Amino acid sequence: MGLLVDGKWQDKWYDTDSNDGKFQRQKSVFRHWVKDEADADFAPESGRYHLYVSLACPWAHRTLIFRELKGLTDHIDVSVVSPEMLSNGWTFDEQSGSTGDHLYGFKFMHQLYTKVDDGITSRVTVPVLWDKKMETIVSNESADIIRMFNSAFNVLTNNTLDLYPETLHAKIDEINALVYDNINNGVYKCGFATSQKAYEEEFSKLVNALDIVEEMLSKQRYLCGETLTESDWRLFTTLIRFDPVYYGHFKCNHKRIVDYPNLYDYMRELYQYPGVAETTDFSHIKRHYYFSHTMINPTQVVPVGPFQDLSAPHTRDKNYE
Ligand SMILES: N[C@@H](CCC(=O)N[C@@H](CS)C(=O)NCC(=O)O)C(=O)O
Repeated sequence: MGLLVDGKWQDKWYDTDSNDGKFQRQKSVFRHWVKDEADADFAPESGRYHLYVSLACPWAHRTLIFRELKGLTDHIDVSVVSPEMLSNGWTFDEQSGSTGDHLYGFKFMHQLYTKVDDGITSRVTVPVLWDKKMETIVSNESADIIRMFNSAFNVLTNNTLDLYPETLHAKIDEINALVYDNINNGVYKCGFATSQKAYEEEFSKLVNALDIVEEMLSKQRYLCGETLTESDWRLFTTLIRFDPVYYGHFKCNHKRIVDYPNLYDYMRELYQYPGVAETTDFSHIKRHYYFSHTMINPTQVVPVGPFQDLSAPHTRDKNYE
């Protein structure tokens, strides 16, 4: 684990000491947009863009799901990093589900960042949407990448599924804020906290937010009502990692997802959505967290369980009146 400082790789864990033991996520540095507009720098073209992901990473997982649901698999190809993220950060190999770097054959993900700017100061994160034409990073912010995938490429795919419909923008943004702060990023803030106080504060926010979404999902099928939206997919990638990883490794152990009847049923519905199970790799998920975070799990032993039948039928198509 580390970061680039003035273009040089430094092996360093997150600095929580200067922040009362609290983990603070760095803002993404590349925020360009693919737009279906005549004068756009990044136009939607088949084969022009490449997605760098980790199958372990919940943020990257969102982008893989959108690529699948929006019919982009023939238009945007993918490189998958190794699940092990140690002193060199994300690396490329071709073992068990990792693909190597399809474009440049790099050994390290940080080489991609310094290819764009050899004096860059940044963490080296996935996902990355890469432009082969201009040889640069379009975006390393998953929230933006899924919005681009939702609409910018429709001109190529004729795919009209809209996971961020105009009429629901305000509601989606409001739910995303709750889910991002307290659940998506909340589990990390629990897991990476280095003081008891910081951990307990984040833990109670997480528990409270899980209770809120459980209650919402007892009354309606999806977070925004009867319509499946990006908010659901953003929650899903954290839920699916919760029992295997966050409950134990990140000490988020109030209840497992299997203990919330509605959340567990909902999670299975989303997991069973066509194409989604194929984007979910529990081997990479567990290997990444338990093996890479040696300050949390110094033995690097990866747990075998849990055993959950995610293909068991769900009941989310019931009547909610
Ligand atoms: N805001 C980014 C966060 C991405 C992120 O933090 N990815 C993690 C993997 S789960 C990462 O690459 N971490 C490496 C690091 O922080 O050095 C997004 O949503 O795209």
